Amino acid sequence: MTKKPSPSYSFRISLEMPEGTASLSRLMAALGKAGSEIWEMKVISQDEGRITREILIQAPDSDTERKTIDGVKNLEGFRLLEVIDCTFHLHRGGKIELANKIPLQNRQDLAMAYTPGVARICLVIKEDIDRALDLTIKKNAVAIVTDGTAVLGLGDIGPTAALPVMEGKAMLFKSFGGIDAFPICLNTKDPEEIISAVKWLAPVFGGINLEDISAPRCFEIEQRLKKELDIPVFHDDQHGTAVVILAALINALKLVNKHLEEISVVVCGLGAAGMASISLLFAAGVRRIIGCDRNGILYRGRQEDMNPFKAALALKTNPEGRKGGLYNALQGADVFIGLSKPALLQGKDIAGMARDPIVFAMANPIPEIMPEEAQPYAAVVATGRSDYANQVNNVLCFPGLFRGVLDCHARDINEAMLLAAVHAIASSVKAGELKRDQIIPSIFDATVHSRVAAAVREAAHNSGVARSRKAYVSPMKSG
Ligand SMILES: NC(=O)C1=CN([C@@H]2O[C@H](COP(=O)(O)OP(=O)(O)OC[C@H]3O[C@@H](n4cnc5c(N)ncnc54)[C@H](O)[C@@H]3O)[C@@H](O)[C@H]2O)C=CC1
Ligand SMILES: CC(=O)C(=O)O
Ligand SMILES: [Mg+2]
Repeated sequence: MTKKPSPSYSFRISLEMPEGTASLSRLMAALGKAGSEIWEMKVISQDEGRITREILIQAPDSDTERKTIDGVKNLEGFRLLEVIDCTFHLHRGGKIELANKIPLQNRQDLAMAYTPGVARICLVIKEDIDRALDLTIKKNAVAIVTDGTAVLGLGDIGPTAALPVMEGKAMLFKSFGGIDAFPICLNTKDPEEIISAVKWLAPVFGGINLEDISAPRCFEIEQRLKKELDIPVFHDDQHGTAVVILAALINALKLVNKHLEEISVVVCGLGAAGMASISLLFAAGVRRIIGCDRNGILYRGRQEDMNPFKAALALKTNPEGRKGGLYNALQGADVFIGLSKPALLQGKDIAGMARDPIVFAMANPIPEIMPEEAQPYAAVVATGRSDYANQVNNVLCFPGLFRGVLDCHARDINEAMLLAAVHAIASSVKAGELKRDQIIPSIFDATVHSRVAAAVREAAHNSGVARSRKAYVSPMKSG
């Protein structure tokens, strides 16, 4: 199957070549043969039968990118001047920076923003610590905390290699929630040390977003921090993912005319995302779920690769007591939810699912099955990626959710708030707009994040975890 070129493998080349359509055709043929696509082309200069062009190209993977560059280098009469990988270029020096909100132009400014004026603010906060929520960045700051042990589907790549992902999350917090989020990559895997580090950092932040910390350590870390801190703690890979999956599933089921209570669901991956998603699916009314991990189907009494969380889950899932691999689990299932590893499935593996199957292959960056391979067998297909329709990704949840939480100074994030976010996301696609390739709003939908924020705020007030009723003018771009 031909792979689709992706913006994540875009590169810009400058080359000098002979003028005329024959040379252009040779260039096109070389690109096509390698499997790349021209995205944009412009003429930089023209002189004595030679033309310098700048071309933006997209490839489906780095192998094709390399082959394309070699193909162009080998064209007779062509001279490759420069190659820039656009994704690497975009990351040079990092993707975010701190900026001052007020100018420092003279001694008056300095005397207020720094010493001596700042001391007045410090002393007010010393007397009443809650004033920090009004007089410091705490009001709008979230720590994105990772130890680098479960980064996307890349696994344990360490805290420094995790930093680009955390910077990316910080950008999403800012763009879609107006929130100042700081990447904190901790150089330890010890849960006690992670808990201590987050507690030491907590004075600066209005909320903690745990990210890409592997299971089962992440469950204890989150539970302990929720108990021991007075600011909201949220593990995005667990609950953000669960929220978006449930919202997408509610809408997908409308298309195939099935109901949560009657479907059977296979969740592949019993880590942070898989466990929390199963828990929210049960809370929403799903009755039949089979969990799978790298040891196959989870069943009562299984011995391999168990932990207390899986043991508890085995009592609630797989009522028929099925055994075997993912393929066995999928026979007759209505829904597949992949939260595991790339490329585990082929089209034929999902052919035995029930009528109009729904396939959410959400491993990042490469899903369990690519959409083009799943589509012939499934009624609805979604992935976590930005370069396909139906992006089921926790970015639809966490910016709006934290916006709502910070606005009302919530001290916790509870299930009522998660379900409020689910319904805000699901209802952002109107019934008449629901389509096979539009079950979930785009993350660029101008209203979805503010709808999530409003719903979460409301649920926080109703469930008694909001500390402030004050109207708040949100700095959200989209709202
Ligand atoms: N689209 C989205 O919004 C999100 C996607 N994800 C993706 O879900 C995946 C899992 O993330 P986490 O739960 O945070 O990681 P995790 O490390 O906590 O869990 C990974 C799970 O995958 C299972 N697994 C590994 N190899 C497997 C195999 N060959 N067959 C079946 N299961 C296998 C492991 O047993 C484990 O249960 C990652 O690819 C991640 O990118 C996670 C969060 C959000
Ligand atoms: C989207 C996300 O948080 C992940 O893949 O880990
Ligand atoms: Mg993540």
